[in-house]
Amino acid sequence: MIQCEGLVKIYKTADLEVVALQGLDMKVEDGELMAIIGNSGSGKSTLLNMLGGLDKPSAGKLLVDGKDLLTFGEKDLVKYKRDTVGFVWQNNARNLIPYLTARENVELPMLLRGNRGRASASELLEAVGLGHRITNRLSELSGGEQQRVAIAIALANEPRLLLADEPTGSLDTNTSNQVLDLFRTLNRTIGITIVIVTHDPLLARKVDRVVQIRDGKTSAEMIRRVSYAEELALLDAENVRHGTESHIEYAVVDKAGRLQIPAGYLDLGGFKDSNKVRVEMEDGRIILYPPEARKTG
Ligand SMILES: Nc1ncnc2c1ncn2[C@@H]1O[C@H](COP(=O)(O)OP(=O)(O)OP(=O)(O)O)[C@@H](O)[C@H]1O
Repeated sequence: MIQCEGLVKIYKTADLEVVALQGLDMKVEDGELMAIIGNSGSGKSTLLNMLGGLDKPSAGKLLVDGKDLLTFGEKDLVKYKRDTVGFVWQNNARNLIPYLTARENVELPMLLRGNRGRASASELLEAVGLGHRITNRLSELSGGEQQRVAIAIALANEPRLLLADEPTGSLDTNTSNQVLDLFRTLNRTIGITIVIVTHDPLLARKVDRVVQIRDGKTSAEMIRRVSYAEELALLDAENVRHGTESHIEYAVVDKAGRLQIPAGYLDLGGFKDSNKVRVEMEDGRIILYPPEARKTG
């Protein structure tokens, strides 16, 4: 669904250039539900804006659903945003109208966009589990329910890709779990590809694959050891594997063989004040030693 290669985004202001993405590589398969994590300023929102066609990359390759976003003109972008992607933002609910009902809130943008002949507002609200709240005014709904109305709106154009930027950022743990469960259900039932940007490692742990961005590049990937359903079954059976992480962490190696060592690993003595590591092959493994370390064995 998504293929990014060497993606670069440079923001130019009057006297400053900020390189927000520095040759980012990432692939997302059709029908995947995955998360992007990274510290503040690492480039997550920039990447999401590129994927959503809200901003143009400066260089590199970006294919979404077979479309080459770097060659897009204004018209292509409008069509792409209308037909291919849906967005959910943290404060989406703020854009909803409190004195209208849930159904009217979904219908209004559909009317403005001319979404005729597609799923009705009631069907969309059913799909997000709000069938019983269709005629309630927005002001009568909880924060999580309002976020579900926003998700129903994002689904109105039947997008192939749903992009969510901190979708649970303003919700409590229980409600954010419900929103994530909804993403999982939609992903399973309608096969929509979902990319969630989050600061929240707990939320990220609930998806099968997490891509970590550092300084505008992918630095690591965490892949779930067992499926979420299997993990829940293990928890149910009280067969919790203490001390075992749910995901395996992989460092990303780019085409030129460059690798980012996971944060914290180089804080060890010996590595700390050096810009070199000694690299050796041993029994089919690549081992990094501090430059001064004596080879053991
Ligand atoms: N429109 C812009 N003009 C100039 N610089 C920008 C612009 N948007 C983002 N940046 C810069 O690009 C870098 C990446 O920003 P981005 O918002 O993508 O990070 P982020 O990982 O989403 O951060 P956060 O988690 O805080 O939202 C930052 O240094 C930011 O200051």
